Order: sequence, then structure tokens, then C-alpha cells
Amino acid sequence: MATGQRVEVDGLSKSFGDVRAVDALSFTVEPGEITAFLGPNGAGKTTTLRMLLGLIEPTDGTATIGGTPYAELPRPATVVGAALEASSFHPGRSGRDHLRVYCAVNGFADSRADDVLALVGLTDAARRPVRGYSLGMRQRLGLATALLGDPGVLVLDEPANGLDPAGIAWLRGFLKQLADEGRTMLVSSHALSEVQQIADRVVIIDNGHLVRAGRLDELATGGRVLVVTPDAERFAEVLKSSGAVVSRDSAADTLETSGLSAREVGRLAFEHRVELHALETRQDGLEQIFFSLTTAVSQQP
Ligand SMILES: Nc1ncnc2c1ncn2[C@@H]1O[C@H](COP(=O)(O)OP(=O)(O)OP(=O)(O)O)[C@@H](O)[C@H]1O
Repeated sequence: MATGQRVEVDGLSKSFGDVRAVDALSFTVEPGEITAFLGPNGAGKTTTLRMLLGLIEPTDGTATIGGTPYAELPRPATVVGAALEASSFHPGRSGRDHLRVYCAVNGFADSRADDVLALVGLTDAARRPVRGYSLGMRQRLGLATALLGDPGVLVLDEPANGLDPAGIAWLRGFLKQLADEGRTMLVSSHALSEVQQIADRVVIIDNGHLVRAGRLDELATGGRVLVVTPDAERFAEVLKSSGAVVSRDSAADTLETSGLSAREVGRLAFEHRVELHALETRQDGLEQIFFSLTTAVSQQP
């Protein structure tokens, strides 16, 4: 395997006419880690990945792999493997033949085709035409194609699309294994829940802009305190005057606050002789944080 190299995106921008698809985007992706590249539909993820892979020219800025732009890599398929779309296979060709064409183009031994088919669990379907493959099988074939040159960097656009729950579980384990081997893994998704269990870092974009980048565990900070009290109206005022953001539910006796710890809320209740029936800390779910940072619309009620 080629060693995993650092991916660096610096001030990257792309305009399509009036549409600023990617706007001064900067982030890095480190070897040995899975970085989830997140954003709602239309955020600019695919456009960014296409610039990283030299498929379209940036309007501004740079994207490099180990310090070199993709277009200048001497043998790119041995450095970076990419799976951008699951649909660009010749329908009449078998999965195995599809891979063999890539082997021929890139100067890899034909046996690599069988190696990667086995890796992604497609050996049994290898000789069948791709037209009969499910979307999930096409995703696996895309992954196999990306792995042909045994690259140290993998760039995967929405690899979980079309996979059933068992396929997603398989994918998670597979991607983790690839990262553990020292590869640099950049995996895009429009849903945090898909990558939450495996990502080490997240890069979140919206409308072409970076909204958050960092370790996943650091993202999961901050929280809310839930208070149940028969004196909700008065206590809400007390909390607000201490700087908390307070909302009151329709049951009227429950307050949800942020900006103060449970200890501070409890102390205020004591000082103001407010009767408390419950005091509970709620850690914000990562999914909730994602929705609060982006314009993505929650599918949850
Ligand atoms: N070739 C193009 N010509 C014009 N506009 C484009 C082109 N490609 C992308 N866009 C626009 O750029 C913006 C970003 O699109 P992009 O496909 O990069 O987003 P995305 O985050 O990958 O979304 P999705 O999750 O839906 O794939 C969108 O407004 C899109 O309509």
C-alpha cells in the first residue's frame, strides 16, 4: 500500500456562473483517520471532491495530496482512489471486466481485479453484467475500482447510498479497517448519522462555506438543562436574567435551557426558592448539532 498522505484544501472556490458552489474552503485530512465531509444537499461536497481529483478547475485556491495537485501526481491511481458515482459503469460489462479495463489502463496486473472484488465481497457476482447489479453492488464495485492501485488516500462520495443496513454495517467496518491500515480517508455524506460511528473528524460545509471542522468528540460538547417546576414562568425569568436561553414547552411546567450548567440552574433555583421536580442534563445529539450548524432540514418530527 502507498502511504497515506495528507490532503490539504486551501482557499478553494468554484463558481458556476452566478452560483458560488464552493467558497474559500480550507481544511485538511490526515492519514490514519476517517474524515467525514458533511453538508446538506447542494452544499458543495461533490464540487469540492471533483476539484480535489482534478476533474474540474477551481476558480480559486488549491487542493493537494501530499503537497501535490492531483493533475501533477505521476501515478495518481496508486496515490488516490476515488469513488464518486455509482452509475458510470458500462452496463453490458461484467464487474470483473470493468476492473480489468482499469488494470490495463493503469498498468496493474489483472489479478488485482480479483483481489479487490474479494475485498468488497463481489466475487460471486464478478462475471455478471453490471446492468444486473443493485445500487449497493455498484457502490461496492466503485469501492473496488478505487482500491485497484492500493492507494494510501481514498476519496468516497456518499459511499453508503443504496446500501441496506447490513451493507452499511459492512461498509463501516471496511472503511475503519482501511483507515487503521494508515490510509487517509475522506468520506462525504449528507447525513451525520451515517458516519457518526466511524468518523474521527468532521468537516461540515453549507452553501459552499466551512461551518465547522474538528474532531467528532469535540463537536459533541455543550448541552441543555431540562427543568420541571410548577413555578416555570417565574423561574424562566430568573434563568433569562442570568444569561440562559430558555424555552418553555406546551406542558407549561417544563423549561429547556442552554448556556448554564445543571449546577448553576440548581443554585439559582435554591437562591430564588423555586420548587424543582426535575433537573436533567441533555447532551446535544450530534445529529442535532449538525442541523443547528447547517440549513439542512431535519426529517424528524
Ligand atoms: N456543473 C454545474 N453547473 C452549474 N451548477 C452546478 C454544477 N455542479 C454543481 N452545481 C451547483 O453547485 C452547488 C453545489 O453542488 P454539489 O453537487 O457540489 O453539492 P453537494 O453537497 O455534493 O450536494 P449533494 O449532497 O446533493 O450531492 C449546487 O447549487 C449545484 O446546483
